[in-house]
Amino acid sequence: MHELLAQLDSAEPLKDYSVKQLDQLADEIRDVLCNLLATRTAHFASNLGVVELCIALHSVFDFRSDRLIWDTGHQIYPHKLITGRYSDFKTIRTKGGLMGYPNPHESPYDLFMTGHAGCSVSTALGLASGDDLAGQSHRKSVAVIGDGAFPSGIVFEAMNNAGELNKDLLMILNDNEMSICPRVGGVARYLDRLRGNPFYTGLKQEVARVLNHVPVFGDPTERLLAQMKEGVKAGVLGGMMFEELGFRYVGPIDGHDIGLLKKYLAMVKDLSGPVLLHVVTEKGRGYVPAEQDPVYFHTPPKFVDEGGKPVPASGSSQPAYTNFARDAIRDAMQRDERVTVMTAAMCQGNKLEPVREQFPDRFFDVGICESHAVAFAAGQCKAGMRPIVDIYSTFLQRSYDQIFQEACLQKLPVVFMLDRAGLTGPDGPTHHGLFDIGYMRVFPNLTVMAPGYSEELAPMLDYALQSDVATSIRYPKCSALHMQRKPDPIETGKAEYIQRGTDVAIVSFGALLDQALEAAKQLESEMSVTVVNARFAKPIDREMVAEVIESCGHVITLEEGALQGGFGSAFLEAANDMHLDTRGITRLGIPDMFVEHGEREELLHDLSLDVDAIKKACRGIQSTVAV
Ligand SMILES: Cc1ncc(C[n+]2csc(CCOP(=O)(O)OP(=O)(O)O)c2C)c(N)n1
Ligand SMILES: CC(=O)[C@@H](O)[C@H](O)COP(=O)(O)O
Ligand SMILES: [Mg+2]
Repeated sequence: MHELLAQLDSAEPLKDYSVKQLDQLADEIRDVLCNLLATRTAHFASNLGVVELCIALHSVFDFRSDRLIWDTGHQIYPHKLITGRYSDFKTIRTKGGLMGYPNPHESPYDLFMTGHAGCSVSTALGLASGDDLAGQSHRKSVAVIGDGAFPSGIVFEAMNNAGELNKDLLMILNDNEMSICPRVGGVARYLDRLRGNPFYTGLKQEVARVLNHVPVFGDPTERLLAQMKEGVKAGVLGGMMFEELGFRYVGPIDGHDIGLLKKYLAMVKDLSGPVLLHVVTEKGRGYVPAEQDPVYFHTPPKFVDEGGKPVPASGSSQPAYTNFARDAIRDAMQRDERVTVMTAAMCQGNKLEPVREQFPDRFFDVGICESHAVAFAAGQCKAGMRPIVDIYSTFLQRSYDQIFQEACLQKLPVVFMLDRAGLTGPDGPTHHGLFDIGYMRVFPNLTVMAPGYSEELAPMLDYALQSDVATSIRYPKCSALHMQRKPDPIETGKAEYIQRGTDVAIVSFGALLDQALEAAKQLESEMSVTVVNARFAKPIDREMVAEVIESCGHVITLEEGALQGGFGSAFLEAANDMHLDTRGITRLGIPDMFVEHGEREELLHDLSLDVDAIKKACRGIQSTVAV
């Protein structure tokens, strides 16, 4: 069925394939993608869009020696299929199987394990620079970056540096007019204008000569005139912004025409200095529903194709924390005109579309620019607004210094709604949000909270919006426990007792409260268990710390985050500061490791964070972490 793909142990044979064979390969790849990716959540539309580009790249370059970095890495599936991973491809994004992102442990064709957007140009430039220093200048360096990732500040930092170093670097801008949501901002408008230029339609022999004619440096007006003069001759116009940064701009070209792509790649391969090749593609190409709705098909839930119509397979009907967060944000915006919300290109993942519709003036999608989002929120705060930065825990890592300087140092009450704070499942190590408790807790003027159940998320947000310091509220990617009880009022640094016992206390910070309660229930006949919903990691409830240690002696702290610097550490610090006996404290959380991909339940089990492991800990039995 996949005649060509099945034979490929590496991408090497592609250089001898005819364009007809390469087109057949593209069909085979699409067939695999469309059939397999419907069976699980995966990056559907982005991968369909780069099939031809990926094939053309591998048929012109030899990436066993040349360097290829796919920005972010979510569009790496065709690359995996043609670099010897066809037979394992069915395992993609399942535990123990292929990762959904580049993974150097899988193949020498993958250079960096990534999943966060924006660093491809920097690493490709670093590779070019390092290869030159190592006497390996023959190795070509290529970065493929999407138009959504392109406006990230770091891309411009890399381009700025590339213009200075003048290394041979090929940057391919994969322009499909989409981030996850439609792309936004001034750069997006600039790209729209470039896309409006006539497409290059065939190889113009003179293009390379002409491009080498137009000086990259020197007086901008003279260069503009030279570019116009030479460009008109060759039909090459536009891209002045890139030219100003020291890149030769080529494009736009059709990113679905393998023959054309090959010709242009072969040409730019031999140009010296940094080059930007602007390739126009369609997100979702080849599966009509994905072409029509690339937002939904970015990572669609499992579905069955019924005669060209995707029918979602039934999933969990329990609302997720994300839904409660969105509703709480919307209610707060309704009540108070000072409340605004920022997303760094994750409107869809944060389910903020209704907020975007209802409050267009107070909703800000800043693009994949997390550092900017935080500094921007701080600015709004200073002007008297009450901004909420609605962001994934792992992506907030990009803003660490802005949290420190622009928010905390100024004592500005920015609210961080930290979604995906915990195990995120099949995305794996780049996306699990495991470090925020530790990295937030160290800053003065920052309160760190986590809801244990759905009903307390809104009161927590209300509390944060009244606070005079910054607040982080973390919750994972899972359905929220419904407690059917009115939460105790939120008071600074006060935990909530759910049940009181005398033998052992489970002190849970965040959403694992459901596992704690179930463990306590199952242990009912064996022991009397206290269950505390900690609510605050900072300031931690010291009275509670003292009380559970003194009343039970044996205390289990529980968190869906890194143990180092996490909630359990805060608990130990508080206990130690009060000169209490800490020997009976067991901390359950994520040990010092990066956690692989898998379903959340599988990972909770392997990490000894499920009901059975909590029961064992209560009985004083040590579990071993199996991941
Ligand atoms: C730092 C960071 N922020 C946000 C994301 C989430 N994210 C992943 S892909 C994506 C859209 C990327 O758009 P583009 O680069 O154009 O790729 P496309 O999917 O359109 O091919 C976003 C926002 C991320 N991976 N990394
Ligand atoms: C590549 C990327 O970063 C996003 O597409 C991410 O995979 C989305 O994750 P969610 O599905 O949890 O929104
Ligand atoms: Mg895009």
